[in-house]
Amino acid sequence: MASLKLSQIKKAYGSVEVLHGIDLDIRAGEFVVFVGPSGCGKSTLLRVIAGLEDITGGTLEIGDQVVNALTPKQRGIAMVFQSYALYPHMTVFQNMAFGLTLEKGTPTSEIDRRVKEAARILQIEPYLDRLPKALSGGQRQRVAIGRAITRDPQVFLFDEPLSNLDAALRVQTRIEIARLHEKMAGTTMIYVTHDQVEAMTLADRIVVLNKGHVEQVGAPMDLYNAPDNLFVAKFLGSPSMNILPATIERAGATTRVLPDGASAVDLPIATPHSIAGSPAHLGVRPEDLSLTDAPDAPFRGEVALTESLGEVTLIYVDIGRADEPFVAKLPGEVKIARGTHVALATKPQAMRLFDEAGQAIRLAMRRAA
Ligand SMILES: Nc1ncnc2c1ncn2[C@@H]1O[C@H](COP(=O)(O)OP(=O)(O)OP(=O)(O)O)[C@@H](O)[C@H]1O
Repeated sequence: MASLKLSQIKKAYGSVEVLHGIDLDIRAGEFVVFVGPSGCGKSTLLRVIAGLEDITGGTLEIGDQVVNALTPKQRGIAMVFQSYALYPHMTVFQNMAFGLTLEKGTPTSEIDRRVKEAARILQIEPYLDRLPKALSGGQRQRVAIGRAITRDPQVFLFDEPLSNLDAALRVQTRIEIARLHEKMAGTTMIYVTHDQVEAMTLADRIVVLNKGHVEQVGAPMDLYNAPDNLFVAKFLGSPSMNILPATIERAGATTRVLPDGASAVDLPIATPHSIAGSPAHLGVRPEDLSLTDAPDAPFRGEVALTESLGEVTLIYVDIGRADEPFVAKLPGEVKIARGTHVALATKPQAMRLFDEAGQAIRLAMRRAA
């Protein structure tokens, strides 16, 4: 059980810096998920923590110890990779025992006990004598996780462990990883993924990375409901939050916003009078929109496309000058012809406001307070 402290962690490959000074505190026993678009640096950050990459600048502490100069083994870390990295000529038992057999002095009975305990936790006891080629992808990934468990690490690192699995197995293995974290209470886990469903469902806290910077850190629903900026607002949620360019018409105890191509909306957000007249962005999530006949509905346009997904229907509506159509996520099957004029309504408290630079205005107010 160990906490981690990252202070101004930098990583450069030659003259190209890919991590630009990451600060992060991870509590002992926490499940932290790094998410971000391809190339944002999440795998590099994980590999830096693991000791597979040198740190260019900053300090990494595990527990109370600065570990910058320690090898992966000395850091008390075990890593599970996307590619499983199992030895094909060794049985499941031998694969899981491999790290321990390398450690001189671990008695055979102790190795046996630890492998069987890990196999029990992961429900792979029936396969201990099989070779990896006789296992499914999901079973192989459980063996790779089991090999990490037997080493009794202080910190578990997962690098996109479910990427090679089909959709059903991904869900099943994801649930197993969540269970594993419960069973191994106290083990710190850091998990890299670009899949926001994995991030939302597994994480105690999510770290959203973008271009080698941290955009926001927080509990999944806090990030979803109160994104600090447009990047986080658009990254979490599928389909993404709808964004319309807008102007702040009136500031004060409540804020009147005029989105381009839509009618004015009053938001329950207090803003300083100085921002009246400023450009802004108005955000609303697809599931917060509904079809309406109300004459004062703010968002109106032509249906460009509908997609029936079974439990929901996505309706894409061309509104104003938005680059992309507005998406409404409506429950059940909604039949509506392309080209139909529709009006969309939402609750004022469901809308989010961002300044021209993309920072949440809620945040600007909190900082100013
Ligand atoms: N060995 C390397 N040499 C040079 N540049 C590298 C090296 N490894 C990674 N990079 C660069 O560092 C940046 C971050 O890469 P990284 O693999 O951490 O991204 P990622 O967020 O994990 O992306 P993905 O989801 O696509 O795996 C990228 O621009 C990548 O091209």
